[in-house]
This record gives sequence, structure tokens and C-alpha cells, in this order.
Amino acid sequence: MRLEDVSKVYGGGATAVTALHEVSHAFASGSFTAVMGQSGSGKTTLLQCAAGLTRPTSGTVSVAGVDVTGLSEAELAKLRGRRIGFVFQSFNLLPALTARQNIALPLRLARKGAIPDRVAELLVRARIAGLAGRRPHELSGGEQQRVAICRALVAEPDVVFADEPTGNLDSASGRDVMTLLREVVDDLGQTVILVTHDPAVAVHADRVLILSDGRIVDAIDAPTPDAIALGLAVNGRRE
Ligand SMILES: Nc1ncnc2c1ncn2[C@@H]1O[C@H](COP(=O)(O)OP(=O)(O)OP(=O)(O)O)[C@@H](O)[C@H]1O
Repeated sequence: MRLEDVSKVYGGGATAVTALHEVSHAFASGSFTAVMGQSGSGKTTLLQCAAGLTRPTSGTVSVAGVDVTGLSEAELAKLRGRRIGFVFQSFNLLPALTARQNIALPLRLARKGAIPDRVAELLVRARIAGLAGRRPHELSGGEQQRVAICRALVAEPDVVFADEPTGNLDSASGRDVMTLLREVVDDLGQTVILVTHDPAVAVHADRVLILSDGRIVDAIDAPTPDAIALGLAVNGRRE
């Protein structure tokens, strides 16, 4: 997954906002990246451009070697369905479906086979196998988010994007979610890109990118809480 000179301008004329300024970054396959930076620094915009949810104003985004910026809406939708998984702060599970059915949904939509095996394997990995028959309202927030992560993984995407996946969770549930994401990177070689405000979440990543005013201003490998705090203090503030 690679961004090259990606800029994003919202609106036009006097009210135009440049949310990203010529951002370039290559996300290594099988790596776990956390994107941090203060409110309004462009984190969500970066994620949305990388995931093909928003078109950059200029620059290119490639997923598995394919330049996605030239694709039609229909082709983009297909790419998102096949190659990209999403995890949101608000879980976004379908309330009428059980955990197992929610996880299997992307495979059913893509008419892929071998559904029970893949779903069962993910349920065990996420330590929710005993809860597979429950509906979302019968699960805790942390359990719902682990269902959502399984759903994001089920079609074996090239990249999983997570926007504040622990934002609605207490710290213990947040840790369970991050442990699961770390394991899928280490065990399955999944590429994960996550946005967070929380240094305790970002320490689980291999690399922390710090955004400021729409630019990547720092990259911290093997992040520690101290290194992240320093990076945010030095680079994260607007003057
Ligand atoms: N749809 C939009 N129309 C106009 N401006 C927008 C739009 N979306 C975002 N922006 C602006 O672009 C800039 C970057 O926003 P973005 O949501 O990417 O930041 P963020 O770092 O994710 O912030 P937060 O941490 O508050 O979610 C901000 O100045 C924001 O006001």
C-alpha cells in the first residue's frame, strides 16, 4: 500500500481547506502502522484516501500494485469489497444478525466458498467462539469490536483500516482489541493501518506516523510511550 504525493483539498475558493499536503508513504506488507496527530491534522482524511473512500485531489494511491486513483466508482467499490477491510469506532454490526452471520456477511456478498471454516477459525482467534450465536446487543463493546475485526478479516483483504477502533471502549476491552490486531499482523501477515489519539493504543504498532497540518512530520519505529509522547510534543502542535 503506497501513497505518492497525495493532496486533498475540501471545498474551493476562499473557504478551501487543504487537509493533506503531498503526502508520500509506503506501508510495508504485513506491517502495523498507527497514525497520530492532533484533531484536524488530517488522520481520517489520510485513512479515507488510502482506503479508496475519498478521492485525493492529486497524487496516487496504490493497493497491491494497482493504482486505485484511476478507478471508476464501480471498480473502487469492488476493490473495497475484495482487498480492503474496515473497522470503525462504532462497530457498525448489523443488529438483526448473530456474530457468526455478521462475520460471514462479506463472504456471502462476494459469493465466496468455505465460509464456515474461515469464520470458525476467526471466532476462535478472537476468543469469541462461545458467543457466535449472539446478536450485537447481547455482546459487550469489546466483544462487538472483535466481531467487527473478524468481519474485516474474513475475505482476506490486503489491508485493514481501523479508525479509532478503541475509541468507544474501556481500557481493558481496548487492550483485547489491540492484542487481536497485533496477533493478526504477527500470525497472518495482515497489513493494518490504524488511526488513534491514544499513545497506549499506538504502542502496539510497528511504526507510528505523526501528522501535523496535513503532513507526515515524524515516523517512530518500535514506539514506546515516551517516544510517542515526545514525538507528539515536538511535532504535533500547531503554532
Ligand atoms: N468534508 C469536509 N469538508 C471540509 N473540510 C473537511 C472535511 N473533512 C475534513 N475537513 C477538514 O480537513 C482537516 C482534516 O480533517 P480530518 O478529519 O482528516 O482530521 P483528523 O486528524 O482526523 O481530526 P480528528 O482527530 O478531529 O478526527 C480539518 O481541518 C477538517 O476541518
